[in-house]
Amino acid sequence: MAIIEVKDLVKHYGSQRAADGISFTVDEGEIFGILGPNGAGKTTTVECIEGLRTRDSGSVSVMGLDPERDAKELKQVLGIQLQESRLPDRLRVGEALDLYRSFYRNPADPERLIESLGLGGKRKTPFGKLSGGQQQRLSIALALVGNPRVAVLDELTTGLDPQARRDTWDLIEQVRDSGVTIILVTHFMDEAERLCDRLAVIDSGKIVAVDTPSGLTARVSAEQRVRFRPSAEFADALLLDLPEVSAVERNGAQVVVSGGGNLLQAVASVLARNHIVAADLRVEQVSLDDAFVALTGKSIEN
Ligand SMILES: Nc1ncnc2c1ncn2[C@@H]1O[C@H](COP(=O)(O)OP(=O)(O)OP(=O)(O)O)[C@@H](O)[C@H]1O
Repeated sequence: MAIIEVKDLVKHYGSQRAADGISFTVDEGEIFGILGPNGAGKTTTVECIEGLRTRDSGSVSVMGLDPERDAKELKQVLGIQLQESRLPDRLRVGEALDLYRSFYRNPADPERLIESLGLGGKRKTPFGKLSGGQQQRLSIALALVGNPRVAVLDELTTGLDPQARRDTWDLIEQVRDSGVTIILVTHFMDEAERLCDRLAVIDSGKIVAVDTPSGLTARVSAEQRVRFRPSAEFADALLLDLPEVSAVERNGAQVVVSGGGNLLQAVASVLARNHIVAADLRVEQVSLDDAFVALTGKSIEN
């Protein structure tokens, strides 16, 4: 059942079309990712859901509430982790939680929250003395302290080391398992692939696709890549003549062949017929990165 519905959302800043007719629904209990390059319109979209920005047109509903009309009610059911949220350096962990708790009618037990987020020994530690990972966990705790039904997490693991990122992912799965629906804004493919039940890919203010991570990669899975180092020189035409092959690229001593169908077998047999041995032969799976490039025509880093 849909807990969030966004329909034809439009938000312009002057001539900048930050959200240009965005529509999607989020089901109750899922981790829904919003993925896109810098400036794609992700933050604009989620801030319209949170009621932090006023949309130009379109409709947004969160548990039947309109973020603009029902802002007060929405605050009671929505938890927000702001991008790069910073607290005063001297504010202690326990004080921050008590302050945020006071905003809600039915807040979570702060002790349990502190324990479950691995901040057990840090109640009296000032924000400025926490590590990056601990600060991130506190910002997640603050997003959850109101016992929200929906939590919006923006750039969850930016700036964290690999171990802290993995710990944070485990934590988010626990939060989802406790029944909270999560919107996750990210530009990390591995994070999206690992955590999200479904993803909206946004580019230039428009939705390019909404699907599961495997559904997105399946859309481009007809494309495969075979890499190898040949034992002897040969002309690209040898492979390009095969119906399975769409492109041949050279990367130093390495040959990269793209195509579809039974690509590996076709390439291997033509090489064998020409007495060429393919060393370090590898077949590459399509990743979410490849799907993103195929869908948007650009890499997420750009
Ligand atoms: N308050 C604003 N005034 C003018 N332009 C804005 C404003 N906020 C965002 N924009 C522009 O709208 C576009 C979308 O911005 P938005 O922050 O929604 O993208 P994003 O996908 O969240 O990017 P990032 O990953 O960098 O946070 C960008 O081109 C941005 O420069």
